Amino acid sequence: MSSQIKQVDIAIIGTGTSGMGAYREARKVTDSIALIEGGEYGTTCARVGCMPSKLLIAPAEARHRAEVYEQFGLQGAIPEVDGSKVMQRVRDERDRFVSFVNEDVAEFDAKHKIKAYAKFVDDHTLALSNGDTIKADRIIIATGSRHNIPAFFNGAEDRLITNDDVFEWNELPKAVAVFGAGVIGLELGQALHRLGVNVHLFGAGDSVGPLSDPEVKNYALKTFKQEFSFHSSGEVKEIKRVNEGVQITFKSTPDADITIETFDYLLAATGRRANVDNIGLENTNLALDKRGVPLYNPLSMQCGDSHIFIAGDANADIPLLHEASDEGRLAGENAGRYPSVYRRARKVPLGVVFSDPQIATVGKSYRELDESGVDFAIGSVSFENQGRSRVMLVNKGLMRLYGDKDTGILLGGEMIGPGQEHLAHLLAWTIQMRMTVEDILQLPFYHPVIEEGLRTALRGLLQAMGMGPQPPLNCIDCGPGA
Ligand SMILES: Cc1cc2nc3c(=O)[nH]c(=O)nc-3n(C[C@H](O)[C@H](O)[C@H](O)COP(=O)(O)OP(=O)(O)OC[C@H]3O[C@@H](n4cnc5c(N)ncnc54)[C@H](O)[C@@H]3O)c2cc1C
Ligand SMILES: NC(=O)c1ccc[n+]([C@@H]2O[C@H](COP(=O)([O-])OP(=O)(O)OC[C@H]3O[C@@H](n4cnc5c(N)ncnc54)[C@H](O)[C@@H]3O)[C@@H](O)[C@H]2O)c1
Repeated sequence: MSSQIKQVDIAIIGTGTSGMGAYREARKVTDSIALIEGGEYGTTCARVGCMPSKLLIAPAEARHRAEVYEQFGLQGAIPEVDGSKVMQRVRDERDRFVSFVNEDVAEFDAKHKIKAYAKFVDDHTLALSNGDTIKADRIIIATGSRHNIPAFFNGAEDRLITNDDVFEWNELPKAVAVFGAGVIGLELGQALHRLGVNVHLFGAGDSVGPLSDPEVKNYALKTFKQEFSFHSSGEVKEIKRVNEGVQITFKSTPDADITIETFDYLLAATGRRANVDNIGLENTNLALDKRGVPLYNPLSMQCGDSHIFIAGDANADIPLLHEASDEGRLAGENAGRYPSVYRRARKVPLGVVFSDPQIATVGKSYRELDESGVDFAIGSVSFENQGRSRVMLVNKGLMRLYGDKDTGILLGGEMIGPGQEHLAHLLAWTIQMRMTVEDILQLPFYHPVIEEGLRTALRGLLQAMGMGPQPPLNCIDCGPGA
C-alpha cells in the first residue's frame, strides 16, 4: 500500500499513562486525533514498572516478616521460596494489570489509533515508521523514558539486564549484582535479597534513593548495609563475562581490598533518560535544554509559546506515575484549547520508595531548602522507640520535617520508617492546604498508632520554630511510646 498523509487537529506521540490521559482530554474537544504508539500498549507502569516491581516486593516482604516471628515468641519454619511460583504470580498479576490498560485502549476509537514510531519532520509534520505522514495542528510529546546504561556495563555482555528482564524470569537466579542505589535498585535489590538471591548493591557517592537530608540518608545507608551487601561508595575496577556469569572486580570502599565476585546477572538500575533524543526535535524550532529536552512550562506543559506540549517522563522532570497522569491530562486539555492555554497549579511533590523500611519525600527537600536560603527549622522523630512501631516489631526509622520559621507553615520532609507511604500522604495533603504546624497539631491523633510518631516530629518542629513549648519527654498523657 502506498504511503498516506493524514491531517489531524491533535497528534499524541506515545500511548502510555500520559498519552492516554492526553487523549481523553483531547477527545472532549475534537474527533480529529492521531494517537500514536510505537511499542506495546499497556504502559510502562503496568508492564515493567510500578506494578510488577510491587508484585515482586510483596512476597519478599512476607517471607522477611516470617523471620521476626520468633521475636514474638512464635516458633516454626520460615517458608521456603519457590522461585518459579513467585515469578509465575508476578507475571500473572502483571498480565492482569496490563489487560485492564489494554481494555481501555481497545475502547478508544479505532480510527484514532496508529501503531508506528513517530519522528518530527518539521513543527507540524510527523514521519511514521510505517511510511505514512501525519500533519497536525497541535502535537503532544508523551514518549516516556528508557534505561540509561553506562557503556562500562557492556563487559557483562548477554548477562547485562534491566528491570524489564527481571519480570520475565521463570526462576530466581542465585546471584545478582545490582548497579544503582536509586529507587529501582533499592526496591528490586532488597526484594531479590529477601527472596534468597545473593545480591550485591553497587551505589555511587553514598547516595541512597531520593534522600538529600544527611541524617536520614545516613540512617538509610546504615539500615540497608546491615541487611545486605551494599557498596554505597565502592569502586568497580572491572566487569567481565566469564563462563559462570559476570565477574566483578571491585573495592567495597575506596580504602578496602580488592574483591572478586561472580554473579548470574548485572542488573542496571542507573537511572532513566527521556525519549526525546530520537524523535527528530532537531527538525523543529523548539528550544532545548542541555539534556535535549524542550523548554516547557510545567504549569501548562506548553513548549515555549508553540503548539507543541510535553508530558510525563518525556520531560524528565518528575518521572512518577501520578505526575505523568496529571501532566498528560493538562497537555491534552491545553492542546485542545490552544492557542488560549491555561496554567494549572501543580500538586505538592510526593515520592515513595517501597523498600523496607519505606523511604518517602514530601514537599520541599532538605537540599532545596538548604540551597534556597529560606530560614527553616527541623523537627524529627526516631521510630526506634515509637510505641506502635515497637509493638509491631517495625521500629526502625527516622523522620525529619521542615517548617518555615517566619510563617509556621510546614514545608516538607524526608523520612525512612514504617508505614511512610501513608504518613507521606497525610503530610502532602496538609502541605498542599498550606497548613501551619500548629494547625496540624490540632487534628486528631489516635492511640496507639504510628501517626503518633509524626505528631512527635511536628511538636519538635513547633518548638524548633520558636512557636511552641519543649515537647514532654515521654508524653504519658498522650499515650506511652507516642
Ligand atoms: C521499575 C519501575 C518501577 C516504577 N515504579 C513506580 C512506582 O512505584 N510509582 C510511580 O509513581 N512511578 C513508578 N515508576 C515510574 C512510572 O512508571 C513512570 O513515571 C510512568 O510510567 C511514565 O509514564 P509515561 O506516560 O511518561 O511513559 P510510558 O508509560 O513509558 O509511555 C510512553 C510510550 O511512548 C511510546 N513511544 C516512545 N517513543 C515513541 C515514538 N517515537 N513514537 C511512538 N510511540 C513512542 C512508548 O512505546 C511508550 O508506550 C516506575 C518505573 C520503573 C521503570
Ligand atoms: N517507588 C517509585 O515511585 C519508583 C520505583 C521505581 C522507579 N521509579 C521512577 O523511575 C525512575 C528511575 O529509577 P532509577 O532507580 O533507575 O533512577 P534513580 O535516578 O532513582 O537512581 C539511579 C541511581 O544510580 C546511581 N548510579 C548512576 N550511575 C551509576 C554507576 N555507574 N554505578 C553505580 N550507581 C550509579 C545514581 O547515583 C542513582 O543513585 C526514578 O527516578 C523514579 O522516578 C519510581
